[in-house]
Order: sequence, then C-alpha cells, then structure tokens
Amino acid sequence: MPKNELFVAAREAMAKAHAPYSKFPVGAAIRAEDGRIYTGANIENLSFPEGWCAETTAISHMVMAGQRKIMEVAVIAEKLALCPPCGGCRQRLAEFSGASTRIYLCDETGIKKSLALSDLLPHSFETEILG
Ligand SMILES: O=c1ccn([C@H]2C[C@H](O)[C@@H](CO)O2)c(=O)[nH]1
Ligand SMILES: [Zn+2]
Repeated sequence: MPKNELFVAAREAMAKAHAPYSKFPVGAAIRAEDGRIYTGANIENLSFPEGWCAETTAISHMVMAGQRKIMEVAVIAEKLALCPPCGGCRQRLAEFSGASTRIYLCDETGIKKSLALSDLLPHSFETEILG
C-alpha cells in the first residue's frame, strides 16, 4: 500500500478537526492489520481538558472496527512543520503497536519522518502482572 495514501487520509481527516479553542487542527490516519485506514481529528471542548487528540480518535475508530494492531500511523498538523504525538497518545499507540509499527510525521507535502514507537516512548510501562 502506498504510504502516500496514508498521508492523504491524515490530511483529509485534519480538515474535520473541531479545534475552535486552540485553532490547531491535527489529523491522523492508521493502517491496521486488515489493511484498512482508520482516521481521526482532534475534538476540543469548551471545558478545555475534555478535548482529545487526533491519534486518539483514529485509535477509537480502529478498535471499534474490531482491529487491534497498528501497522503504520501518519500524523499531520496544519500549523506545525511536524507534529509528534503527545505523551498520552504515545501510551495509547503503544497499547496497539508492535516492534514493526511505524509512525510517520508529515507536513503539508507528505511524510517527512518515519519513527518506531520505541523512538517516541523508550522504557515504556510494561508488566506481566497486568498481562
Ligand atoms: O499530537 C497531537 C498534539 C496535539 N493535538 C491536539 C490537541 C489539541 O486539540 C490541539 C493543541 O494541542 O492539538 C493532537 O491532536 N495531536
Ligand atoms: Zn495526544
């Protein structure tokens, strides 16, 4: 699957952001194990802490479609050269990622950086006790 398709999906998702407070639209697109693309945008709220990120919306769509594995994810922000996922989203991405999962940081022209989750979240929380 051409990576460009994932970038275009993230850019299209960004146009659906509800970001009237930060005026910082973000889009994300996940390719899951089934080969399909699940997208998301940030959805803010007048009660500021109640909003959530584009990556979180995309993960929700993927999970509700019955998928549990992220193969690749593209992230784009309208007003930032590259938008690395926030700490909370790194942990949420980790829940559904593996060693081969790739995270693509995009600008308005395409994918500019490819990272592994371990680049973004080294020494992550893991325990056998909780399974
Ligand atoms: O990786 C990120 C970083 C920020 N945001 C959103 C949260 C908030 O709505 C706005 C400004 O932080 O951008 C995302 O969606 N993804
Ligand atoms: Zn986030």
